[in-house]
Amino acid sequence: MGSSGTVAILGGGISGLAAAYKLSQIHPAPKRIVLFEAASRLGGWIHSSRNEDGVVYEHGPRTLRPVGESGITTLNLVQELGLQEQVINVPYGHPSSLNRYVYVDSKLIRLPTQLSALFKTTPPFHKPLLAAGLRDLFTSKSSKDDESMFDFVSRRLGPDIAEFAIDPLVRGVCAGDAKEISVKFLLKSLKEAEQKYGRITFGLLTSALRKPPPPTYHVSDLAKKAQLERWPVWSLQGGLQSLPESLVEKVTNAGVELYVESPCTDLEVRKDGSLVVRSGEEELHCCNVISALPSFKLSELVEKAHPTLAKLLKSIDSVTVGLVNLEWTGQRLDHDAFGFLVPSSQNSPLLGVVYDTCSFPQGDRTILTAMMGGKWFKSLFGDHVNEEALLKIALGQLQSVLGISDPPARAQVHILRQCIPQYIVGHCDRVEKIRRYVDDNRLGLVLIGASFDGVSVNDCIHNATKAVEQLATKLKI
Ligand SMILES: Cc1cc2nc3c(=O)[nH]c(=O)nc-3n(C[C@H](O)[C@H](O)[C@H](O)COP(=O)(O)OP(=O)(O)OC[C@H]3O[C@@H](n4cnc5c(N)ncnc54)[C@H](O)[C@@H]3O)c2cc1C
Ligand SMILES: C=CC1=C(C)c2cc3[nH]c(cc4nc(cc5[nH]c(cc1n2)c(C)c5CCC(=O)O)C(CCC(=O)O)=C4C)c(C)c3C=C
Repeated sequence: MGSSGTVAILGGGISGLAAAYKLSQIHPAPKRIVLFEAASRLGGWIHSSRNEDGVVYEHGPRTLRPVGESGITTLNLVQELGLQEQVINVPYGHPSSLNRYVYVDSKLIRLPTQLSALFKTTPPFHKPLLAAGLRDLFTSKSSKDDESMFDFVSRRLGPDIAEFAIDPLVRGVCAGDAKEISVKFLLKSLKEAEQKYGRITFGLLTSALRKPPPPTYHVSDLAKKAQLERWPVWSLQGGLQSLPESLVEKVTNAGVELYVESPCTDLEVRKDGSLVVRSGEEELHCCNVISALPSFKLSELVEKAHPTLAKLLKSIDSVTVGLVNLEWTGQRLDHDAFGFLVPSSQNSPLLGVVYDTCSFPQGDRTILTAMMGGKWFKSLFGDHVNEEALLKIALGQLQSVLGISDPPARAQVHILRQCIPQYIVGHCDRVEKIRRYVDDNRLGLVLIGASFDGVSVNDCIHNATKAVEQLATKLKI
């Protein structure tokens, strides 16, 4: 088979599917677009299950934010796919978007949102929040180019904010340890403000006062509606899995070849710059390869020919999460919120619990998702923990925290192995070195996916779209 005009995509998660969709839309489109997926289903970590009675559980992501260019890119895509009627949003001002709880010293504590917390000591903090602002004003900037989220916030705003706000935030976005995760992961603009103004409060003030410039990119009617109505987060009826399902339908109709249960097992770069993708006995010659694989998986494929690259790719680690969906009949919660998070100082097996039916009710039932382990999975549960044991642990925790003692009507447990990459200190440099190696060695590889430039579904879609736009300008079709 000739390589000219054939593009291979490795990985059928949301990144790979978004790339396949975008590639099938460009003119002229490549002659062949072939996607290889190792698992028996497409969608990667986006995974919703629909019970026979229509009740939906999410085993991966459940809500997306509509903000920023990447939030708009996803809503634009949703409209292009004709899914706008299926969009469900949490309304502005809804308790699930306002109430943030943390579980500290065996108590659920609502994080303060009122101005009075500036002047009055409000639990879980040990000082009025104004102290944090003053500390920032009197702290000079660090010369370090990167540091951990915990160190940065502790230094600038005090250890209380780092322990009770930042540490649980990191557990709720990457199931990781704030003492290891790079400040550039979630607080890039604050780190930049420190470098530019010396104080993060000056940076915050400047950006609050500055009118944002009008967008230079397309904003669909759906995205405009989300902005106008100030949706905090949104999802899809039938679960977020409807998004990859719709992409699969569209790309199949556009002639993209999708192969499931077809792991890429070898990737060879020939001297003439063409590439050979192997999946078992099959081989495909192509002009370009888009990898939407987790970094550690791509590392295995390039190990033999490019050990230096393999080592760099492998250094972007991922962690395992035990995820337990639980359902009870009736309303079992005495407070409304998105859920709660548990700071690592509490040494709990729980990272946090999402109150799914508080954001999106599903009749007269309570559905919760307990998430456990993450960075601490192995030290908490060992190598051989099974689903039954995780269910028992989750139920015990929910009894202590929420007082729910009767058994759930239904439950599902999933062990999500190496599901979320960890952007530890130095991540940006590592990604730059990886990309430089690929360019310098003319590997013809495009790297997308959650391992590199953002873990949210929005980031994955946005980065896949941008990468294909760039590739289109130099495609050897
Ligand atoms: C529990 C959990 C909750 C989350 N919550 C949110 C949230 O609320 N909001 C949000 O925005 N994001 C959330 N995320 C993050 C987001 O879901 C992921 O970052 C995103 O889905 C990753 O997509 P991806 O396509 O880059 O990677 P993946 O989904 O990992 O896809 C990679 C694909 O490659 C396949 N593959 C692996 N090896 C091979 C091979 N050799 N050959 C071919 N295929 C291969 C895999 O089977 C997989 O399908 C959450 C993630 C998890 C795990
Ligand atoms: C309240 C409890 C939460 C738990 C437990 C939780 C677990 C969890 N989340 C991710 C990955 C992501 N979550 C994201 C958004 C997000 N998560 C929560 C809360 C919990 N997450 C909220 C309230 C939100 C939404 C909105 C917000 O205010 O940010 C995201 C997207 C972030 C973005 O930039 O949009 C990711 C990614 C994992 C892996 C996980 C497992 C323990």
